[in-house]
Amino acid sequence: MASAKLNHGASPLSAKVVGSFAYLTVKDRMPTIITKVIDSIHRNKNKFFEEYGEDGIEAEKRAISFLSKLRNEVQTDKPILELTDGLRDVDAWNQHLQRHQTVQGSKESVSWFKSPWLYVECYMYRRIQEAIWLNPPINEFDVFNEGKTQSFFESQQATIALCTFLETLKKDKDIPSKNLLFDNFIKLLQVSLWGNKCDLSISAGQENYQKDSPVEALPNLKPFVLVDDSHMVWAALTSSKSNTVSGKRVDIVLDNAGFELVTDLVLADFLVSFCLADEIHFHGKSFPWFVSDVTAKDFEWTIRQTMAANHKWMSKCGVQWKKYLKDGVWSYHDHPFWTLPHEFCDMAVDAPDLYTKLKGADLILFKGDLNYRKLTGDRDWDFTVSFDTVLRGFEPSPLCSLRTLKANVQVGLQPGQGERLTSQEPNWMTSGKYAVIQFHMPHVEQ
Ligand SMILES: O=P(O)(O)OC[C@H]1O[C@](O)(CO)[C@@H](O)[C@@H]1O
Ligand SMILES: [Mn+2]
Repeated sequence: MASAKLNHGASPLSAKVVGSFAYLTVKDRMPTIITKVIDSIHRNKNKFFEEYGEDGIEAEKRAISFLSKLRNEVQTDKPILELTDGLRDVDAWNQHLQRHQTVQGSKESVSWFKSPWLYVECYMYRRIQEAIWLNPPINEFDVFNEGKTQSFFESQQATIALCTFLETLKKDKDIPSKNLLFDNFIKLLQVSLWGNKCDLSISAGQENYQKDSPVEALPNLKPFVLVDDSHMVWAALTSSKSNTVSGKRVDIVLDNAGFELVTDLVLADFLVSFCLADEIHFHGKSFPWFVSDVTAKDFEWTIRQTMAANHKWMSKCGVQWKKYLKDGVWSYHDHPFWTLPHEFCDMAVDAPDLYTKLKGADLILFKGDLNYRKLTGDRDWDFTVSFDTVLRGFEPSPLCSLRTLKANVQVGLQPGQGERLTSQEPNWMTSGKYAVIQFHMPHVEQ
């Protein structure tokens, strides 16, 4: 990998700033997450014994001791260590560490509280993976699986409501007018946006699920959308400029499993069913990440569960989704870059193959808060700096961020808007109550 610049733009958010959200995350929320991971491994002790006998028990003990050590490193602000587990991304991580050591001047200075929050938080999830991976036979265990499946089951009512909404649209034999199509597109785009409220890492794994009909809730949520570029997203989707030879492709860079994934699948189904897209590429994570993010297993499991649901419209959706995958209309992709700590402006240099792939999309939807942090570099930008500016050249294709705010980075606001919110609601940037739909069109013709 070529060397990327670490010094582009405003300064990165960091736990260095005592009292900041980054500080509270590293100090309290991250150790809590590690403790929950330890609990989850411990709870599964009997299962490991049944599957692997004494070897399973030994592996459980070793993994827990790795994780206790990790928690101690965080709590005592130890230096960030090189990875040693031999997975395919080890070099990228260790090179990234060296870059930070060079910038910060010494090995000791690259530590949990002194380094960029984005880097150390991503690194924690990679170290959790290391603790599991280095301890066969439990090395395939997903420490976050229980929370993800629970969030899916607990959102069943909302999922049924959403699938019923979609199937009702499809049943209507009349070809919808462009206005009606637009209205329904906006509804499902917003449902996918608010689906992002349901992540498990902000609540350190506590229950966080959707109970009501997601479509009916939309009018009440409208005032909380601080930037709404959905007209531009629609224009990008319906412009005749796109690739007519191979059909129109929409890429969805997924965030969380559970209800959020259902909202993304419903949106993708709508796009294909109403000929707004011919192909959907879903991008997920290659190992368990940020508590609730989608892995290939979660993706397949969700579709299987939807198919098996005891509800006509929900199972119909599941069957359709399975068929889309079989026919290649939908496809699932993962790439190690999505689980690196890099800002997206470094993708063209650090993961040129992925950047080239994304160039083939007519529209890319980036779901969620962490993707927004990576799009913007998780930096202390002024609220009024434009989204285009902070992308710093990351423009593989027209792109849109669908994100509820859970970290202190926000750009593209009107003058005074951010300051007003800060004075009214000091935690507006981290509560998940506000959201943005922010679009960027590449400057050069692709
Ligand atoms: O699932 P999302 O929307 O990317 O959110 C991940 C969460 O983790 C955090 O990184 C906090 O630890 C926040 O940025 C965000 O709340
Ligand atoms: Mn997430």
